[in-house]
Amino acid sequence: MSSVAAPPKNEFPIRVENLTLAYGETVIQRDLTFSIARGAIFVVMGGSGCGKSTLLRHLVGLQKPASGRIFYGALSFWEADEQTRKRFLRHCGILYQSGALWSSLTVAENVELPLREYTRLSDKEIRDLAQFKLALVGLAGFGNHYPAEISGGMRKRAGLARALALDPDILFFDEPSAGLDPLSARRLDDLILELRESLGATVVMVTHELASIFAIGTDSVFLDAESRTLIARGNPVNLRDECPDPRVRRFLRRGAEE
Ligand SMILES: Nc1ncnc2c1ncn2[C@@H]1O[C@H](COP(=O)(O)OP(=O)(O)OP(=O)(O)O)[C@@H](O)[C@H]1O
Repeated sequence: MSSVAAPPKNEFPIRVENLTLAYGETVIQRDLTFSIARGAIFVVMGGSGCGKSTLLRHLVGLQKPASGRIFYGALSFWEADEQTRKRFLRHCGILYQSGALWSSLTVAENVELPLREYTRLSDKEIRDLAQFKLALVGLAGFGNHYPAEISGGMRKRAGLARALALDPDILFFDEPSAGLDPLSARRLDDLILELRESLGATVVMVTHELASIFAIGTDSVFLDAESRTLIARGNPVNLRDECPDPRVRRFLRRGAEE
């Protein structure tokens, strides 16, 4: 059993095969097939409402596909039982849009939460580890603050420290820079890059931010709302410059024609 939930070690930690996403009878995206290489910063792109967040929900176990499969290494995620899925998800860190911190807990307590839930470390070890993760995201000294007492950018970074608590192999981000000023967004990009380097993690990110996409994205898929499927994939800068599909080029050039 434990070998099933171990971090995937093969070249493509994530593989999506013929995935169809739907809410009831309404198909949002169909026939999505792509792989995400280990160590990639993989961006899910596309216009508003095309299904980016829905795809992310499927990848992190919140929503079951209408059809198709998601593989993490050899594990066919949605074909596994719930306990196996949960065990696998301990290898994943997830940063939601708002940071999603508990407002009644201090920043440090928020980071300690997954460690208390999923490890048998001593209280001191947990506190030390939380401090270490906070230092990693530049929040040393802010552990005793409550989320309401720090800025939006700091809350994002605290959410990131929490996502990092269990040393994830895969990090999922939903609009990480939404609501941040350009400088804070840039700092968060740099931090994501640094973490990818230092942890060797794979990053999967939903974002609209073209600056972020071009600055840190190494690979991507482009989902189209109208045809309800994937219309391009590859390095975002290459897609902007060379994608044969004008819908993709227009989006990546903010609507500008050739
Ligand atoms: N719980 C739900 N029930 C039914 N339809 C939903 C639900 N959540 C989202 N949708 C619909 O699914 C489609 C895709 O939504 P989703 O939030 O995944 O898109 P998105 O690409 O992330 O959009 P945005 O960029 O605006 O955040 C939209 O048409 C949305 O209205």
